[in-house]
Amino acid sequence: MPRRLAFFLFRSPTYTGSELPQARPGRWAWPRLLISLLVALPLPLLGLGVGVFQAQRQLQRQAERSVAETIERLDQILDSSRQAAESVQSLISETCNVDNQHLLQWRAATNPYVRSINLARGGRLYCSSLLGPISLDLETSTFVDGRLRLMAGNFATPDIPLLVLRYSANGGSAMAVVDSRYLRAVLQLAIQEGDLYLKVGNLRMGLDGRVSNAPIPELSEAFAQRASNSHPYTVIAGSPTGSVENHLLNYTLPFLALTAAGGLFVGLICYRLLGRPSSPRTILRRALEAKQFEPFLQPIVDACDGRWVGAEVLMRWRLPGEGLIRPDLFIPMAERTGLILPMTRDLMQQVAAVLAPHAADLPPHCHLGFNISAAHCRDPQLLDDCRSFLAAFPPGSIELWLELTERELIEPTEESDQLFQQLSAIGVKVAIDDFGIGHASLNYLQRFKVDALKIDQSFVQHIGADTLSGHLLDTLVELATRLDIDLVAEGVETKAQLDYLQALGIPYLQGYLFGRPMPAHEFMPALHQHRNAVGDTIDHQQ
Ligand SMILES: Nc1nc2c(ncn2[C@@H]2O[C@@H]3COP(=O)(O)O[C@H]4[C@@H](O)[C@H](n5cnc6c(=O)[nH]c(N)nc65)O[C@@H]4COP(=O)(O)O[C@H]3[C@H]2O)c(=O)[nH]1
Repeated sequence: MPRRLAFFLFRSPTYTGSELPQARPGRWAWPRLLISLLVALPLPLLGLGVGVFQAQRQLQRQAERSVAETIERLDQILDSSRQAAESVQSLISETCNVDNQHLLQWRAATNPYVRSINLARGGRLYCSSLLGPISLDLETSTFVDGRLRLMAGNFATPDIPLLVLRYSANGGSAMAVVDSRYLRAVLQLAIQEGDLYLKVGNLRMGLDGRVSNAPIPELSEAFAQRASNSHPYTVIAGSPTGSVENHLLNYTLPFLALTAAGGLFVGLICYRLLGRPSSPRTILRRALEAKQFEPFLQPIVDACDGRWVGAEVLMRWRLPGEGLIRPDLFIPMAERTGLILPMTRDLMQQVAAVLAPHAADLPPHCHLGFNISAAHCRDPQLLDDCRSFLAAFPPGSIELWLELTERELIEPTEESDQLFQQLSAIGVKVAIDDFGIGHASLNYLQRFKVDALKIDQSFVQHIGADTLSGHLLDTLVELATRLDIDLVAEGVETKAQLDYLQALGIPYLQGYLFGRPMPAHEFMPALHQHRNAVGDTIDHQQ
């Protein structure tokens, strides 16, 4: 087997060749096996069907050929026997003297099939080439058509079956007796498989050479029957139940094995193909169709009093058998394949479905931020998606924020400028995410009408650790003040960071200190819980 084919067939099914997570192969194993079986089965089944059809056809042809051959040979034997009987017809009117006996013996001896020749007159046998003068009842009525009689034995050899040909002439008859051993040899030579019978009247002789009046067993798989044109007998050939199976085993086994091996091979290839990792796009599309992408909400708080003012929506992939997948493992691929557009749309719809019924309970002008990427800036449908999202809430109850990331460079075009103007016109705000770490951040500030900057968490994490981060934060605050835009600091984890950022006057904060990203449906209960806690604190402070 070529190496590439062997590798394809036998390498581990868990090898994906892709970084994108996939559902565990185990869950998909049964349907995969079932499909592979369904693909593998037709070939051996077809092989079996063809084999059975061929076997039946061959058995039938064989039966017909055997009947024809048997009749041809039996007719030869009987024609020759009739000649022997005919040759002694002149003796019928004569007595059974020594000369006549010798003549009978000589005629029997010179015919290849005839064992003895007998003469009869007045319904009785009176002269035999074997026994000389005799007197036995001829039982004329037992001769079929008065010409042929199959016997299990006679007076001379009671245990050896024989076929008697009667030739009538001169007021009597001459009988040529054919030994059953010839007949048996003829039958056996004419057939390879199945059964073959010589039938004379209601008696029949089979391949075992026995004569019987029992009915011929049912020949269900193949059947052929023909009567001789020259003599009153019939030959029957055929195959009983089970012959097709025997024929298949004896003659078609290699063919069946080949089709079974072919089916196995096809099934194996199918199994491997089904186990091969799908393209990243297909994996993500299937996950989207299966509603596996879920919104998680992380609170954004007012830096002054810690009250929740809104949340950033973060995508999670709930992969069956694997649990929750972090966005950095699939978002870049979603952006590259363009699937980020329908995924974000789906996320917006899910958030609206969960939060809109609780709009009255949300913080005033609740800030709800979605991450968007370069592809969104070229997608006019983003405007409709934002409109639909806003329309799900009572007017003025929420503020929709789009957070622009720099994973893919956003090339401002006329199209994108127009889109952002339209977004601004319907009240959608734009924030630059992870501000300060990307080379294009300042560029974006120039090109887009930006409403807020989200300070990258790396600056926050270095608070207290180095003075440079402090200076940079000071500069960012100054920049935001000058541009009159909002600031949100991400990744706030400690009280020290909180104090520092509060002192700097950064208005909004986000981080584990205030709340981790949580499933959307947990957001409202968590908000109520938080309000109780913060309400207490504020009252206490006042
Ligand atoms: N160490 C630390 N981390 C904190 C803290 N507070 C928040 N974070 C994490 O910081 C990330 C903030 O989101 P991001 O900067 O927009 O960064 C996001 C965003 O760029 C991207 N992303 C997430 N959801 C979406 C989405 O729906 N669409 C797009 N285009 N990108 C998304 O994936 C990034 C990573 O998201 P997450 O893993 O959810 O990671 C989130 C959040 O869980 C903290 O106190 N400490």
